[in-house]
Amino acid sequence: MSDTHHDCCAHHGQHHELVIDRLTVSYRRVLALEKVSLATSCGNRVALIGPNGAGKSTLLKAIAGLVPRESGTIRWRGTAVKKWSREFAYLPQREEVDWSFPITVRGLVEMGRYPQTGWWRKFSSEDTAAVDRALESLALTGLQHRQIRELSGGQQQRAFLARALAQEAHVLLLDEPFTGLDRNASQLLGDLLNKLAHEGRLVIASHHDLNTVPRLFDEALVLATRPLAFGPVGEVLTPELIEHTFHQPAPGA
Ligand SMILES: Nc1ncnc2c1ncn2[C@@H]1O[C@H](COP(=O)(O)OP(=O)(O)OP(=O)(O)O)[C@@H](O)[C@H]1O
Repeated sequence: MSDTHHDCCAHHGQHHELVIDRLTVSYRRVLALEKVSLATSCGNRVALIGPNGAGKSTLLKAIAGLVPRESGTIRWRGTAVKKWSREFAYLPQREEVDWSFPITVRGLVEMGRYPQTGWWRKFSSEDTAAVDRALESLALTGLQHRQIRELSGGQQQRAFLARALAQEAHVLLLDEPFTGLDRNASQLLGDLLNKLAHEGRLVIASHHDLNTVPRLFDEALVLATRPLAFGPVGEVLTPELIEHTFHQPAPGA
């Protein structure tokens, strides 16, 4: 492990820091995830792959503590995850965001610091620096005083990514982070995820473009409500498995 690794990994002897064991989640009568297991650690970029409705968003929300589990466990560094904690930063899927909300880009990114500052506390110089860094990482410094509703789709996506980044969480849970980004912004984000992993953070992201998975991710979980495969991208993403996965009938279809 390189010495540039974030302290996230340094002081825990156990092998895997995030362990999900036979996680099952339902929305009323819809079974969204069935007995999904995975074990991974900081320093990895994990892709969640599967057809529409496979449960990718649900898994990210479950790890973030945003949807209740029916059965199974999620453990982070040996402790059961039951509700949201600041260890996890979450990027919602575009459709789940109210883009008309009146807030500037900087104001949005500052929200990423609320877990640290509390809602009423003044921003310390450390908080301000974290916001500046997040804005800069996503090339948003020049747009920081604009209202988010006045941005393009790709700029909005970057603003929400910057909010997640400003939280400086150990685990980044990103729902389709590359959606709507142009070539330059995708390149920027790819480099950023790589850097975050090298710092020792854990990145878990749903991703639809199978061609870019080997370049952008280290591990992949292939899902279709049930887990179909999990492991290093090179081992998991076989043409046979992809063929099989994307020909699964959608749940409830
Ligand atoms: N709030 C909800 N209420 C009821 N059912 C839901 C809800 N959210 C998701 N579902 C259902 O749960 C299943 C998994 O959905 P989920 O959004 O996790 O899939 P996904 O893999 O992220 O899909 P996509 O690629 O389309 O984003 C689907 O059958 C979906 O219809």
